[in-house]
Amino acid sequence: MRYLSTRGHAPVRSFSDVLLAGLADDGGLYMPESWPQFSADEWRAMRGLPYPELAARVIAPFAEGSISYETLLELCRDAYARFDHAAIVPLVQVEDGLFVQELFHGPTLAFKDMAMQLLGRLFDHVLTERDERVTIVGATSGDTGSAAIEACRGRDRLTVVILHPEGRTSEVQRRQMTTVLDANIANIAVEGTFDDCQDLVKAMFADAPFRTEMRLSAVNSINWARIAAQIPYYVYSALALGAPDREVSFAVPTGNFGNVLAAWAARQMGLPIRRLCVGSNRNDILTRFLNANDMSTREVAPSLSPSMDIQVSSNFERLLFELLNRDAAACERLMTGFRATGKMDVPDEVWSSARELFSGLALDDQATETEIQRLHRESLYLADPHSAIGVAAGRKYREAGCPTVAMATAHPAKFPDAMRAAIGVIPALPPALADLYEREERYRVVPNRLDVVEDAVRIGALHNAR
Ligand SMILES: Cc1ncc(COP(=O)(O)O)c(C=O)c1O
Ligand SMILES: N[C@@H](CCOP(=O)(O)O)C(=O)O
Repeated sequence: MRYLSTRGHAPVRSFSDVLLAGLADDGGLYMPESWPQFSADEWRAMRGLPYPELAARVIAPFAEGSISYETLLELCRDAYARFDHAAIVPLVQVEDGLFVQELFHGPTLAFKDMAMQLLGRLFDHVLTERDERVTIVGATSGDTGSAAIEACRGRDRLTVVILHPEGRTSEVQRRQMTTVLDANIANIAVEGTFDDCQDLVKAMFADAPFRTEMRLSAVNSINWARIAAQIPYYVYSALALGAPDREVSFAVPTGNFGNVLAAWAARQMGLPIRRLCVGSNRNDILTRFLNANDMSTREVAPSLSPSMDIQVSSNFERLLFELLNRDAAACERLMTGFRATGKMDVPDEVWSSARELFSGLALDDQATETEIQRLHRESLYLADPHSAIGVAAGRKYREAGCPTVAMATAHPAKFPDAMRAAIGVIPALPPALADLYEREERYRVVPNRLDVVEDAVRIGALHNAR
């Protein structure tokens, strides 16, 4: 499979090249040249497969020409061996027609492990083949960072530098990152928001001499491999609930638009998905877009679901590109205008086609708490604030006869304060993290300035080289 940029100026590249490049040279995001298709019989043949095998089958066409199916299968088996649930991505029914798919059984207790455990291994595989090293820079609002660190720690071909917004993650999330003291890991707390961190990452990529000097790579969902590795769990639950012989809808708590974009990609591949329901917190740009074609940024406000405190959802560009019939020039115009003004004038026909598939619901903190209480009371289900937002979106938009699956994206133990406030219960951290609060932390706080952050990345890489 070959990949092209949503902005149209970068060279077409292979899967392995895209994995290592992360962001395209022209600032765009890579997209597959075409969508792999599975027939109804091929979907049916995947029903009941162990998750690693299903994942390898679904991802294989995206990696074609770069990584063989056999290698992919081996990497998937290894990646998901560390999950603490035999089903890897279990489905739990919470109401008639409404299910939760738990994506938090990996080592860092969030859905990011689903892709990141595989990505760490893919990086190692490709870099060993090429005898190369890279410096990964990532931005996190709380979960991507620890998942990337956990997947890449101790791998000597990788240096990982993660930027998080100072004081805007939960303490558990911060400690999961900053207590990892391996030489190839560095943590930077930026005085700003997640959007500032994401902008800094993109600015480092746009600084061509720095990008080349450091051999930069990305693990955020700007990297296509992240999206590809998030598609299989949609396939898994859809098949379990009757696809391809029955339609299924998904509800996804959304920030950077990567997770729901993976569901959309599954639909592009022929999986019968009826509706995609997007849940937001008070940082509700996506819901405002879907409801009123209002794609304008506002100040980021802290919420009970800090991982979704995001205004600029980077993967929206991929959907836009597709809905513009892959007109890269139009996509670039809209994205550049958005960057300059904080507002995107999405053409009405693009908005209408987005609404044919996507629905949005925003919950403020009070409504999120109410949803956590309701799930606890009526379904004996403990949902973290992010997952609760997804379930609420699923309930609002579900249709009779079409099962709806809400993505549970984080373990409630990651957000003890929110859980205690909502239901008076602090879920226990798993044994591997039981001493998290006693571990030594290491990170530096820096202002939101590109030159300072670039220096900190250089220092992180130097530290690893020693
Ligand atoms: C727990 C949790 N839920 C939901 C989201 C939103 O996912 P996405 O950014 O892929 O839309 C995130 C962060 O991305 C997260 O960490
Ligand atoms: N919520 C995310 C934000 C980054 O998202 P990504 O999917 O683009 O890596 C986080 O937890 O860091």
